[in-house]
Amino acid sequence: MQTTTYDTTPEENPRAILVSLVTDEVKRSGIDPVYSLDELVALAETASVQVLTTLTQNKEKKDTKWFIGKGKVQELKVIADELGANTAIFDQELSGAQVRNLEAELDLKIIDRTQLILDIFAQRAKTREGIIQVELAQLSYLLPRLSGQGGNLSRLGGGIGARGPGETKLETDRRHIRGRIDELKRQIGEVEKHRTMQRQRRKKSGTVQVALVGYTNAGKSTLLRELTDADVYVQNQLFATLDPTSRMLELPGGREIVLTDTVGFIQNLPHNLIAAFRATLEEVNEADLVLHVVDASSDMLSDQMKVVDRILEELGAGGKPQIQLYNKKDLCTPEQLELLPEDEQNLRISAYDKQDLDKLLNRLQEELTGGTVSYRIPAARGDLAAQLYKIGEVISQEFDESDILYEVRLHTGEAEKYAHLLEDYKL
Ligand SMILES: Nc1nc2c(ncn2[C@@H]2O[C@H](COP(=O)(O)OP(=O)(O)OP(=O)(O)O)[C@@H](O)[C@H]2O)c(=O)[nH]1
Ligand SMILES: [Mg+2]
Repeated sequence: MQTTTYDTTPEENPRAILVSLVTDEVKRSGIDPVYSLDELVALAETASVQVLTTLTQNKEKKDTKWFIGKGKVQELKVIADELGANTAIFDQELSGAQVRNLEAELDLKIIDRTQLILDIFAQRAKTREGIIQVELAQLSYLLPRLSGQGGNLSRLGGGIGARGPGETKLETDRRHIRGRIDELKRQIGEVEKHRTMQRQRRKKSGTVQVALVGYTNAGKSTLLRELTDADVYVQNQLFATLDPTSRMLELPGGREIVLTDTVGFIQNLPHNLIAAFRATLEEVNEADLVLHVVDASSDMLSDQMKVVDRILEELGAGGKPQIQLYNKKDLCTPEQLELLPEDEQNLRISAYDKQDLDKLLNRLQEELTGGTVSYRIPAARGDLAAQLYKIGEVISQEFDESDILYEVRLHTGEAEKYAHLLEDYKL
């Protein structure tokens, strides 16, 4: 797939050198720079970039003008000439001035990690909501980076207005972008309203929500598809899913819940992107239970889990009941498998293994079912009996004079929503 945001003609696919600068700050951040660069390669390939080689520099601090050291810039120039590169992609975020300086000196297209991720999102966005969110993130990234030449605007594919009388092009561009950002925010406000309404409706109906979250490529969409036959996009690539998809799922006891697939997370997920996707990510906040899907075969398993936990915290969903699903166990070595916990909160599974899916469904059934409670309800109160069927599974009923004695296995979620109505009839 050809990206739309590179200034390359279709004949000239991006041929890139990937560059990482390991500063003291990067070391302190706890992100493994080698892994981060590997991930950048995967991201670039996802965006149809041909990766020629990688280049790393260790340096105390970044260079204000060039980002990497001046000597390294020259080295990059020689390598780019030798390999016929037309693009350099940096693993850390660059300032607008650094991009311009490097572009002028190297005659290469200069892109950073954030921009690459934004590009991939732009390629993937299919729904109106996704498209608005990505454009907002792109413009928020671009605005502080606009140069005097206004050259960066071409990356947006035009459409942004003409020069006003007596104004510099830069100011006009900025004004138009701000206007567009306001408009997109307004549209997102509408999306948010719509989603809130949808959620309220679901809440009213008392249906339990379960969200699949996790690092990109962990297997969330595969699980949704295997569990519900949903027609969702599954790909061995990063950020295959952008828009949340929800499906009904029937648990072994016959109860139906809603299962939602969400956008994958990645370390250094651009802040603009999280902000823009907040409306979508709110789905996670509404969930009664979070299923954290992990690629158990990844060498970076624990780092990936930390990233997901951190983003969940940021979204305010850190305290939600959570079950870890160690997925892709079929790809794990025996040593890897041995390290994985397996108990109530941690399941080892393969999304393609029917038995594992049954194990997961049974676990969900347990997790979403509270204890059993007995009620004595007057036989005339059909309205109350109807409530009982909402809060759980009625496992027995028995007439006792003018009352009926019920035994109910509570559904967590619904039980909390309706139990107060029946409080007085509890035995
Ligand atoms: N071998 C194996 N492959 C799996 C398993 N689960 C998922 N996959 C593969 O992993 C890749 C990613 O799966 P997706 O379901 O698209 O992953 P995702 O978490 O939805 O990814 P994003 O949407 O990018 O965040 C696909 O190639 C799947 O076929 C598993 O249990 N075993
Ligand atoms: Mg997916």
